Amino acid sequence: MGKETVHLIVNPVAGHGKAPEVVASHVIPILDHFSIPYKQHITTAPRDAGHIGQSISKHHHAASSESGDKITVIIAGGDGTTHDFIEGVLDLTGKGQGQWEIVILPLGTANALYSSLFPPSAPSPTYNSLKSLSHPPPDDILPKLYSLFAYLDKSSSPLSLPITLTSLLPPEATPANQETDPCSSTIVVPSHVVLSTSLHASILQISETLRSAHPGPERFRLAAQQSASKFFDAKAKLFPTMTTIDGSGGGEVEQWDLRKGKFVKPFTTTTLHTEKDGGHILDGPFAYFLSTSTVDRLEPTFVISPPTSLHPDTSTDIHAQSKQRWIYLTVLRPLRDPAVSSSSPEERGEIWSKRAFEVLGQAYQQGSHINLTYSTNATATEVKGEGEVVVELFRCGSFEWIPLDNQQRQEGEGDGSRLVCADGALHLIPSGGRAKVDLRDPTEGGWSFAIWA
Ligand SMILES: Nc1ncnc2c1ncn2[C@@H]1O[C@H](COP(=O)(O)OP(=O)(O)OP(=O)(O)O)[C@@H](O)[C@H]1O
Repeated sequence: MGKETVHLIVNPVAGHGKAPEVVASHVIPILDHFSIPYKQHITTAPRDAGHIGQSISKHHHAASSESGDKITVIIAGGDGTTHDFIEGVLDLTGKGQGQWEIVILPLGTANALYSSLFPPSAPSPTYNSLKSLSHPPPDDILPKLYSLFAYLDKSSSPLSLPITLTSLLPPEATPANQETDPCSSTIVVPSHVVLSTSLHASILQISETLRSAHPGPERFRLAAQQSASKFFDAKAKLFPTMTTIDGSGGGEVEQWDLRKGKFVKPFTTTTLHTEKDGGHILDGPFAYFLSTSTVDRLEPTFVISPPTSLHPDTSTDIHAQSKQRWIYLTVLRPLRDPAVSSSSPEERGEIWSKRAFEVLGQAYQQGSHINLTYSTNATATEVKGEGEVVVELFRCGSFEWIPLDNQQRQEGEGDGSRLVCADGALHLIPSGGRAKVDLRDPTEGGWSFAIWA
């Protein structure tokens, strides 16, 4: 039997535009060395990675009698290119099939998924396939090829990649709105890295409006300065996990207890007594609200969700894992800050803005923001002090985000709590509606995604 053909999907505009050169000079010679047949596809427009994926799938299944065969794609670009690919090949009807194994070449800007799998501080992995090369890649390129060498070695299985599906739901039909809104339909948005609202989504939105004046990364800093004082009026409902990887039942909503160093029953939420679904409710306003199931960081050193890991068997305290799949939520609610709640409404935004920069800045210190508590004198924060936790870190099976500010906004104000960001792409929740966020485990559908790492 011949070797499988791998497909290279190359985004020429990702990051600094280096992907085509790195692939030609370093990746293709390695594939040639191991006599691995390949086809190269260059993206020509946004979302093209998805169209390329659809075409690969069509040809593969037409040529193969075993339509369930896995297909390996090497994606050279950033998280956005992988997002485009997944969105394109995902078939939510349940009829489609596709077992995709992905090799990532991190040639984008942030490369959140890759840097979570291969953190810059971790010791360099060793690979037999690397040792067999007569000309090893140069030192600046080698750290970008670990996923490729993991694929070539095949010494373990690729890691399955859960996909988050966010339904943007219109308002529930009531006798009053039934006639006015008969055509509203639900949009479902997949994401594999991050689904966020509030500050994170707002920064991405505002930074786009600054792109022409500030083409460099400083537009993110400027956007953060404009957004950090904002409060986002919404309510969140967190639900337990329903399924486990081994099918052995569901779990509870849990919250990180920094003093115990483990997840425990939620202690800053209000339990929903009226519903039998075990849900927990979080009242706003919110400043930061970010969910992920796959990454602990959004950039190589910005570790926003330290307990999140794709590896099934990490057994240090913080990673203590059951076989459940979780959505991890990192939440900041400004009115929990005594310095904010004791100030006048006019002063609150400015006071909170400083706190937001202080807390999120700690994420760059190996994710130590999750150890902060409010001090009793209310002006400063402490590390693992006696006061309330600053960052609320939850894990759950699914959640709903219900925007409560539906007013029309002025230009430049952003879209408030109706804005959601899925792997960098922005979407708007219909006015009066909500976002329902679920995790689809790869084993559930006719399709699956796995990452070589
Ligand atoms: N040929 C193309 N021309 C213009 N845009 C493209 C092209 N091919 C892909 N794109 C778009 O480029 C965008 C940026 O790609 P990507 O997100 O992978 O890189 P990045 O933003 O530099 O990295 P990261 O997402 O890791 O920060 C994607 O949204 C994708 O849709």
